[in-house]
Amino acid sequence: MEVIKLNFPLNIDKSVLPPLSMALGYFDGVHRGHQKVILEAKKQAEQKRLHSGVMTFDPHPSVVLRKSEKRVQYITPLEAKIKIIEELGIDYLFVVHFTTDFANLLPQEFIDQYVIDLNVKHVVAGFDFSYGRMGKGTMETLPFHSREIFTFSVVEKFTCGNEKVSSTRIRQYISDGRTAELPDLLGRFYRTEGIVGHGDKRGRTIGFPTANVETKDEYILPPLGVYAVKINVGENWYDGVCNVGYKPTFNKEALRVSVEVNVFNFDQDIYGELVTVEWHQYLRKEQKFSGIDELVAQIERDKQNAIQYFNNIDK
Ligand SMILES: Cc1cc2nc3c(=O)[nH]c(=O)nc-3n(C[C@H](O)[C@H](O)[C@H](O)COP(=O)(O)O)c2cc1C
Ligand SMILES: Nc1ncnc2c1ncn2[C@@H]1O[C@H](COP(=O)(O)OP(=O)(O)OP(=O)(O)O)[C@@H](O)[C@H]1O
Repeated sequence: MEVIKLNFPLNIDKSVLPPLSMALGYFDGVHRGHQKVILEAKKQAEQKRLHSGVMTFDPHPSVVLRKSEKRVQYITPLEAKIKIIEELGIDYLFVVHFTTDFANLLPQEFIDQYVIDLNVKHVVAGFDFSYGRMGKGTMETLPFHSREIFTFSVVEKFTCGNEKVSSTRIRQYISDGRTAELPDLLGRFYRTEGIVGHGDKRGRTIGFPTANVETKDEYILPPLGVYAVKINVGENWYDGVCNVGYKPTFNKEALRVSVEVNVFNFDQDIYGELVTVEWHQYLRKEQKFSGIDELVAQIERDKQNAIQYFNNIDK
């Protein structure tokens, strides 16, 4: 897959692009609804002998439009999104740098410059896709704005439990710790990436060494507590149990939240390595214990609960 970064004004010569069937959207998470849209663009490309494309935006429009002071967090930061879209077998990914000027394009200007001028012959978007200033362009206005230069298909609402599957809903599930329910919406368990850093080196002395995963800031972190997780190290996936929290048993002051994984059947030095944590089942809240013995006894129970969880899903 070729990744092409676009700016405003447009910085590419259309003559270098093949005729395209293009899916349009932000696609945070590349969830099951998004996958339908993207795979429809691929199918239409095959039928119409076009190349397949996806257009996404970066950063999230809310950064520019709401001028939110709070930094945005993603289900899939750009790099992760690129990987997943590549796995869906798409030829071209266009990443449009989302700025105020770009957001101010009128719907017709967006279509002229970022669809027609990119040699797009077929557009695919979901039923609620909107484009142009204030999102005034919709799937109802698209036939008019297309100037009959491209055809298009609209993907109907993909639901789960009678509700639309959306990035907003998935972010809420993550923030509520409902990680076990995510495969139905996302099509996979939620994953975060980070580098393994140094903790207080206490873990080993209490019999539970942990990999301290310094999760990249762009990811949404599930709420404080203990989880059954899988962790990817190098080529392999391992089961484990993870604590997200401030270790109140030891720390008086809340410093930075830590993500610590006790990896089962594992004894390697992985400091400095990039790992992926896959969030399965929430097990319990983080607690302040009156002593190390109580903490250790609880971690042992957590480990047994996680082992039991994995035994059940592997059946
Ligand atoms: C499965 C698991 C559950 C944990 N639960 C708690 C907890 O409830 N309260 C707490 O203060 N620390 C908890 N911890 C954190 C331990 O206190 C921590 O791993 C230990 O102090 C080692 O820290 P270090 O890696 O910074 O040396 C938990 C750790 C693991 C692996
Ligand atoms: N559940 C769904 N069913 C069908 N199409 C969808 C669904 N969710 C999103 N789409 C389509 O996928 C593209 C990307 O959508 P977008 O990035 O706005 O996702 P979203 O999940 O609706 O996000 P948000 O929660 O931020 O509204 C759009 O064309 C949109 O219409």
